Amino acid sequence: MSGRTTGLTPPDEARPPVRHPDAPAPGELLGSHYDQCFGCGAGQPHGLHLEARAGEGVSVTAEFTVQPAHQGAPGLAHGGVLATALDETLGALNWVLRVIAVTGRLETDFLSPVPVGTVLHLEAEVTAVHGRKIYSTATGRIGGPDGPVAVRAQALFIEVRVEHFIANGRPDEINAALADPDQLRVARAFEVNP
Ligand SMILES: CCCCCCCCCCCCCC(=O)SCCNC(=O)CCNC(=O)[C@H](O)C(C)(C)COP(=O)(O)OP(=O)(O)OC[C@H]1O[C@@H](n2cnc3c(N)ncnc32)[C@H](O)[C@@H]1OP(=O)(O)O
Repeated sequence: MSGRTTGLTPPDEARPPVRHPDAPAPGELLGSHYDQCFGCGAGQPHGLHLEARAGEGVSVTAEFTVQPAHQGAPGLAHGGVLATALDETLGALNWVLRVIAVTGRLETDFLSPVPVGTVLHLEAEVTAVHGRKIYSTATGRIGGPDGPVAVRAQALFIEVRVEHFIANGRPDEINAALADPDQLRVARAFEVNP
């Protein structure tokens, strides 16, 4: 045993999240953090093409339309794809905190099936921060932004530096990303906290 606490409940010493003063304004489209990202990248033909916007406080909203390429059972979204949509929406909270964080733990509830063609209306918010640990929740609704919750998640993201990707990513993609001025602008936008 490593002694690691794997719970998704913030410890008593955790503090409320703080919206970064330079965070995009509520309603602003956040764009993709990486063109080849399966969740949000425009360059991924079978990706989710999820579009997220900044919300009030430390929150975001997003939309994703389930495509035929996202099926698990006939005519229904694959659960892993729905988990990805939740994960990507939670990841978009990075833009509002202006830190780079990756998913450490993601717990997902699937409450109702989501047919192909459905627009999933997602919302995510940070609930607490403790050191590098960022606690957050997300929901995905169908039938409109106020429709019933079809999927929901609780997550723990861990703050990392850009070196995390340089050390672990495949050199071809890392070198291409580092040579791309748009990608460097995104990395700099997150790394405002030294
Ligand atoms: C060029 C780049 C551009 C920008 C790109 C933007 C990318 C955005 C992408 C968004 C895309 C969408 C999102 C995606 O899909 S992100 C992709 C999916 N996620 C990953 O690939 C992450 C893989 N995991 C790791 O790399 C490491 O394990 C990390 C970095 C997470 C931690 O390893 P590290 O060695 O750094 O830290 P540590 O081990 O000292 O732990 C630190 C603290 O955290 C606690 N802890 C850790 N893990 C867990 C856990 N599972 N449950 C509960 N707790 C956990 C731990 O107990 C400790 O707490 P405490 O003891 O201090 O209290």
